[in-house]
Amino acid sequence: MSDVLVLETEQAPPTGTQLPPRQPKWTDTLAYITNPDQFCRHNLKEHGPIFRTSVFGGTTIFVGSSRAVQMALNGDLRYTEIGLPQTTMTMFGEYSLFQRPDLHRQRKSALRAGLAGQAIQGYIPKINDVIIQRLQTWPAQGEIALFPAVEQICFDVLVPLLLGVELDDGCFQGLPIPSKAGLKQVYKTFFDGFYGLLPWRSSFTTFGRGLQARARLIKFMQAVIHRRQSEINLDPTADFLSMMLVSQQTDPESVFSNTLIENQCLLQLWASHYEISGLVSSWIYQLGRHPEHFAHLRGEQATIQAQSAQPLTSEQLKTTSFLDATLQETLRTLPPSSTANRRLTQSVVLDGVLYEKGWTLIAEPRIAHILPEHFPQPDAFQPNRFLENANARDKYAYIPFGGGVHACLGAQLAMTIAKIFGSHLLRQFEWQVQGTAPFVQFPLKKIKDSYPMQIARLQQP
Ligand code: HEM
Repeated sequence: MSDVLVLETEQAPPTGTQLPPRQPKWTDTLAYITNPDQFCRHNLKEHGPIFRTSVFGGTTIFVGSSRAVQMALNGDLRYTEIGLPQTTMTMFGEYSLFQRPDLHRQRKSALRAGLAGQAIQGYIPKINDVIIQRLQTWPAQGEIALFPAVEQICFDVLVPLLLGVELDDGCFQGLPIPSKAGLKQVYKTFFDGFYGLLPWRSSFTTFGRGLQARARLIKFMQAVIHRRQSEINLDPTADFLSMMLVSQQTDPESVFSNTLIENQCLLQLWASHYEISGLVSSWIYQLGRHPEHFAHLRGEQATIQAQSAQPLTSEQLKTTSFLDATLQETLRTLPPSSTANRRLTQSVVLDGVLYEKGWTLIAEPRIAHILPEHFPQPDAFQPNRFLENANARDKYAYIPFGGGVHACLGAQLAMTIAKIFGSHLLRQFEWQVQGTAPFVQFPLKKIKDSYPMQIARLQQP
């Protein structure tokens, strides 16, 4: 972005430059964590889409206008660094894409081969199989706990794809974590460890337990990798792990050391599992609240089914544009995450506003996604807005997957899984939701585990 003015140390900003509006308050962190939607909406109304706070200590600037978002998301190596707490960075370890900005581009393009484009086509039959099979275990009629039911299926889809481990307990024989249930439990402790704020490496802190879980998962992945490396004909298109192992064999100079591979498997599961579960369960919820869209969605599925009795193919998924639009609208209205914080390593000026060195920036979809200039009637659930003129929208106005340098590497995979999940649900079930769902807001926005949903299996013609 050429019009960001990066100030040299000691360089004065141009005359007339203003600080972002609003005086930070000592209550900001609590207000944001308790109800981020309300915090963002209230301050947007009072001060506009860029405002100053003391969220997470220090000065933190919330940005929601597309130009400021673009500035915040493209400053790596020039004027920003990742600004997460030290505990979170330790949980990431040195092989995450949030570490080592000097290696970021090289690592990201190498990983892309297993998470985007052609790779996904190879994963589609597996995703179909697992979802169809697991939906058979849902009751024909009755109540389910929405988020846990979806989350279990997402875990079962993602573990084989990302860790290269089949989920039958037989496959765990000889591995350091001996069952699927054990793996899920250790993984949950690992996940929570990213958000433990007390920095002590002890079993009494969430962070300490997270680190212990991380060490166990690394040992587990080392054993899986050892086992897989002895296979004679590894298929690089089978899963993310296989792609990395084959790249390692064919090019020993590639980024794919064993240590990077074992870390990346865990990191991608961390990046995807709750996010996709959040998206799918929020989509189910939004449709339950807006049942007028079911007819259009089922019509789309019926057209595909009339053409072929096979489970969904990538070509068929391309024809489900209304399903896609309902998912996009869900991501707009209930974005699972905000972007990671960026810390300014240099002061910058954009559009007459000064952002000072040392301050933190948060690009917030909760603000960007409700700006009426990009999304008229922002509080209405209107999937059609993603069918009409969607390409004309500024790409930094819609940021459920972030944007710029660290734009989500798994967006296409996430949408593919969500579309397959959604398609099979529409074909097999009808559902109703009651009342407003309670949401957990941090670290990710997701419907609370206790929220129930009524389902009934559709009669097959
Ligand atoms: C609905 C699902 C998902 C959502 C909402 C989501 C959201 C995001 C967001 C907002 C970012 C940007 C973070 C930042 O700039 O600070 C991001 C980055 C990332 N995501 Fe996702 N994500 C999802 C699914 C996935 C999946 C399925 C994967 C991989 C299997 C994945 C892997 C990554 C990676 C590796 C990055 C960091 C990229 C980089 O640093 O260059 N995500 N994601």
